[in-house]
Amino acid sequence: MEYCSHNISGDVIPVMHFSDDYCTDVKPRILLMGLRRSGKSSIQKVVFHKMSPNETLFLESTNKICRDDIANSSFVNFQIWDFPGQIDFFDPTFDYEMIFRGTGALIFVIDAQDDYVEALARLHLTVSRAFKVNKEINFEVFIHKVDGLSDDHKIETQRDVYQRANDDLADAGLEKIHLSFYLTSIYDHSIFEAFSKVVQKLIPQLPTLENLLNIFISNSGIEKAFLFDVVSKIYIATDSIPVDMQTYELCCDMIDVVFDISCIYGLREFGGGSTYDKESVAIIKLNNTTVLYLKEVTKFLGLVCFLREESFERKGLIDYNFHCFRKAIHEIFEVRTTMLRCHKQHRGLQRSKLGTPNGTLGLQS
Ligand SMILES: Nc1nc2c(ncn2[C@@H]2O[C@H](COP(=O)(O)OP(=O)(O)OP(=O)(O)O)[C@@H](O)[C@H]2O)c(=O)[nH]1
Repeated sequence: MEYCSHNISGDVIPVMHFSDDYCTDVKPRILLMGLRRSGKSSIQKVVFHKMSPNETLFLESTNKICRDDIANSSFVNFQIWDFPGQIDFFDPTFDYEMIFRGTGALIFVIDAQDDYVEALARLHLTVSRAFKVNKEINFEVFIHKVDGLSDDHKIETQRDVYQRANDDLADAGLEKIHLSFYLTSIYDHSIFEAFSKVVQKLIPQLPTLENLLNIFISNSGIEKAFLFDVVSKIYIATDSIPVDMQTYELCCDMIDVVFDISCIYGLREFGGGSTYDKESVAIIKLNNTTVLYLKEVTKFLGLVCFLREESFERKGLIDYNFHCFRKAIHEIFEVRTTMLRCHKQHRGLQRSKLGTPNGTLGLQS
């Protein structure tokens, strides 16, 4: 099914409906919304375009909807729409129904360093309108810029925002709407962690991936494993042991180190080849008897494992288990590809169906 929407400058934007299972171009849409200067563009630039947080100080205000296709991995395959803060998207000429209908997650960014009363009113309005159009949207609230707050202040702000936002919904009889809250900042890993959680909710294969990771770590003596989208450092799945922020940060740092070194020394002469391929592997031994082990899984996915030095002595076993894990991940991709192929064939078959005398089907070549 194909839709078209118009952006503020009037250009026609073709939009694919993400619930159309058999469409190869399907991308769940993530909307980034919030008041002006709340930090929407900065989040997008830092997470998906490797902009350093300090550079965001020079970002100009967004004055039209920016659509960014994030297609750097088959799993992380979606669009982000960055909405300029000053837009009144409830303007009757603005087709918000079209936008919300194809949306997987709506991220509402609240500047925690500012007075957030107006932001809460806007959140309520946005969420209630969006819910009317599409009951399937995941509503995610980023309580953002918390780097400027003390630990106590952070907790207090989160409690207050949670309370007021849910009270507003209850007063409007909309208790059914579930809001998820995250404390975020572009100056640390919290924004990557929050984005990981948002993206994971949009991955239908997540339970299968988690299962595979659980089997892999328990048979290999590994403490924790993350399946990363290496370009954005979003982890698309992890095992069921709770995530410790420090471990996650170490794994992110490892990806940075590996990519920086690969970019400097990994390219062939004249810049040929890729910095990340089947051969990509890295081992970092820390001085506290832990080991970080990174291996390529697919073109854009990498597995980063966190384990004790003594478990790493059985590297042969780990590598064998990894080989099976990698194969299973590739099969998950293949299932979808096969599904798409079968669907296409089925349609072709219906068109070219020739009944043979014994009742079997003949295919036109
Ligand atoms: N301290 C701090 N500042 C941030 C953070 N994120 C963004 N900022 C700053 O907030 C300011 C506004 O950021 P933008 O990303 O332009 O905000 P926006 O929501 O896209 O703004 P509009 O385009 O006007 O809607 C910039 O100066 C950023 O450097 C954060 O996590 N912490």
